[in-house]
Amino acid sequence: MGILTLIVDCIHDNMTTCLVFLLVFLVLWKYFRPSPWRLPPGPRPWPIIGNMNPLKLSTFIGDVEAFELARKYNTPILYQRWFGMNMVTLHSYDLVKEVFTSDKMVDRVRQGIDKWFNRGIIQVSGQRWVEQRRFTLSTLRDFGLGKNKIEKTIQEEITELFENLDNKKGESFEPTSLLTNAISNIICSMIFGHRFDYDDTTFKNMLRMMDENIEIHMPPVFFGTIIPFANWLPGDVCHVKRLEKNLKYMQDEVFGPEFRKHLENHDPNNMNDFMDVFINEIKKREDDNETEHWFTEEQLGWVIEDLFLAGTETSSSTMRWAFLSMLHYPDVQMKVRKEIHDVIGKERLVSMKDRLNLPYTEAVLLEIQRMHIITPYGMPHCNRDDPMEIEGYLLPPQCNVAVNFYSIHYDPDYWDQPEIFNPDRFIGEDGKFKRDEHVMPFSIGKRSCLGEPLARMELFLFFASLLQRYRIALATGQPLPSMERNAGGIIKPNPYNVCFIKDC
Ligand code: HEM
Repeated sequence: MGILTLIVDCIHDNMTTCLVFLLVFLVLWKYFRPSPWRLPPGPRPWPIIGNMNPLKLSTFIGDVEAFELARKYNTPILYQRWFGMNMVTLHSYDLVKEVFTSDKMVDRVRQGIDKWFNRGIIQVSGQRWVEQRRFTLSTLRDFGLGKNKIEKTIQEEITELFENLDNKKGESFEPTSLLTNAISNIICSMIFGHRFDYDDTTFKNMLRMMDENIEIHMPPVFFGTIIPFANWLPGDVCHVKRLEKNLKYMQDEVFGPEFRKHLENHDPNNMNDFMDVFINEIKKREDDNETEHWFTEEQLGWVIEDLFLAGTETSSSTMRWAFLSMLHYPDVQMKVRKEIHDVIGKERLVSMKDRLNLPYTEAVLLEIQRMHIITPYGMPHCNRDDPMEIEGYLLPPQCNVAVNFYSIHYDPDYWDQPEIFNPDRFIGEDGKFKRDEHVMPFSIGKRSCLGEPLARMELFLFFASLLQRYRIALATGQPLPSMERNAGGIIKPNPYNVCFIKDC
């Protein structure tokens, strides 16, 4: 019997032991082998889980902890491993500005289930992203993004909201669904050319599913997306299947019927909304027999989906933080209302032109966005297929790089008493509103929020209009709701009840 046969027999007899040995060896080798990269400082990751605690996944936000780690290691750039994923976070304004305005840092990491990442706008990279972002931005601008046209749409939606709030007769209620209805109807108007009734079943289902998708998106789906076979696991531990089901409903029941209606009535000389223009691009390519392109019905669905996902819960959650802040700081609320009543009065609708004359209202909104970060890491960027040097460190290709917004918005070396709610920090000596680039809720650079002008308009008009008409208060005897953050795709306050008391 040769020595080879002896080894094979031995392995055969002790298969389980050998497999366990091999697995341990591979894990240890991966863990201890010298890295070819010069990674930024950070806590040593554990095998498999990295720096994540799987037991705390459902409550994971991590931005405050990362801020503290960056200070402990005295570094503006921190390295952590989230399971198998490299996660580099930036903790200083100057570094964020340098890195995020670089053309080499505009991609998104390709990971896990590819179909999640190669569609729409938010997750795509390279030429497809350049083309789809440029098209979306210019089309939305044509339909009023940041202009008077959309201001009128927002004002109409606010008037509808007034009616609903008046009907509550000052009683205490949870405002999430009313705010979300109003905000998402603005996107509906731009995309489909019409709004929905708040009671419309399709609209209600769509909003419920979008909310559910954002709710379940992080962190279980994040876990699912970095483990490619999560899709095939029995049950739905990573919520991937639920997410898929919801997305399919939206494609089949909302976007599909709208698409067919638009297609039937398509007139290239009369385009009324985003869908019309996208269909025109599809038709142009069909006429030219172009086969390799990204203007398809499916892609249109994903772009719309992205706009709804990115543009509804974000603005609506910021509004809820705003009203919660008004409950916590009644003196600030009184001052904002007085400013609005002095400048605009109690009857005329608030318009964007009033902005310059409402410096305190603007300052309060910015302070709310500084303190209540709804996307703690924004959307991580990555370098493409080459390694990238930042601050003397060498990052591997396709490395996640994210802003830790908490570190910028609460930087004690920059802000005086960052933990204190103080809108006056944004009022200059001349009494005018003083914007500060260190508050960057929309991120910066070429990949920054595509909907920023719309979001700013919505926040200003909704906040000022509602405070013009209503006093925000608690029901008698109701305890002050907490400012605790609710972990999820978007960081929102826990649900709370509030009274909108009409006093003009
Ligand atoms: C308060 C409201 C909002 C906040 C705080 C916010 C914040 C952000 C942030 C932090 C990003 C990631 C930027 C990056 O990758 O560096 C982003 C991306 C994006 N946002 Fe917003 N957003 C808001 C509202 C909106 C609205 C109203 C829309 C659309 C109508 C929108 C559409 C998008 C899109 C499409 C992207 C992806 C851009 C890309 O990948 O090129 N957002 N947003």
